Amino acid sequence: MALDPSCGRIALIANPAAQNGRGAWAAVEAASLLRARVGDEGFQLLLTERPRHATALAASLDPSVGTVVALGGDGLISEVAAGLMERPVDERPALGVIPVGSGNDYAASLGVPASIGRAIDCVLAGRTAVVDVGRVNGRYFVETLSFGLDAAIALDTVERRVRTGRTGTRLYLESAVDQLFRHLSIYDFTARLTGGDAAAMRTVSTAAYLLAVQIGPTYGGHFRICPGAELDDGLLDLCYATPHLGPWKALAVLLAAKGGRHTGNRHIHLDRASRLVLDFAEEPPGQIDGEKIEGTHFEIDCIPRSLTVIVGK
Ligand SMILES: Nc1ncnc2c1ncn2[C@@H]1O[C@H](COP(=O)(O)OP(=O)(O)OP(=O)(O)O)[C@@H](O)[C@H]1O
Repeated sequence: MALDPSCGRIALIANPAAQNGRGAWAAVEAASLLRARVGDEGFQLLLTERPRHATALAASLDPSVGTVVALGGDGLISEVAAGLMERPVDERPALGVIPVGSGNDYAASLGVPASIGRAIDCVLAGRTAVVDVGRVNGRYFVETLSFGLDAAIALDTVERRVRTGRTGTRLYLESAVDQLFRHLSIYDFTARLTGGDAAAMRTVSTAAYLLAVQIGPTYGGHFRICPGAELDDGLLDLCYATPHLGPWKALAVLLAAKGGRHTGNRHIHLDRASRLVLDFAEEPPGQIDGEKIEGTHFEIDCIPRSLTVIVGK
């Protein structure tokens, strides 16, 4: 499907704080490239001022806006998507992305390149797809929700990036080694699953190092935790890792997940559901599109084909 330029103006919502402040100059560059291509009339720049501001901005855009471009990391993209989801479906602009983050998993799932210029080419080429959005306890996510080891890693990367300035796979692996060798824990949970591979409601009660609930295939900087996940299949893809794995074996499984080659391991379990109710015995570390989520009880569902997104080639 091609985006018709007559479908509305472009709003660029940019996080100047993304990637340790690189978002500020990335916003200037993207704005100047967009202005050159569509003119002042066709475009507006909105800079976020604080966490969650992007959600409020996206929810309250003028109806003349047909495409919202999120410039930042996965957290910012998720916040913009959440704002769009607050609008009625027939007043929901398309979402484009300019990835300026540490992981950029959602852009990868959409096939949008990391270069600002080429991401803008994608926006203006206007190839769209209609994708699923996940929801947990009323919060939306577009790529990943997870608990346990990997969430502890994701949250550790936020603090470590500020401290060391590192990004990408190196940042993720440093956090992973720290969590695996110093903080490896097991989390007891019960999951009630509806839909997916079996029609009947089913219950899984087990202990796991981690549990990921994915809309897209990757997290943590292109780790293919659920390699079979598709953005538009109407399903949540689950992956959980059960005991007993020592730190070295767990590290080997994690590294295999970089290429999606962990799935044959007997400690790794995959499932699919359209709805999932999760109860943990104790509060685990949790992340939703890279941001913290807290609690022990999570009601999760997939809202099928609810968001139009701009994709790469
Ligand atoms: N103006 C702002 N000042 C400070 N923080 C902001 C601002 N705008 C948004 N944020 C917050 O910054 C956090 C990180 O944003 P973002 O995802 O864009 O970048 P990142 O963390 O560098 O990338 P990644 O999510 O890939 O790790 C989010 O929690 C977001 O709410």
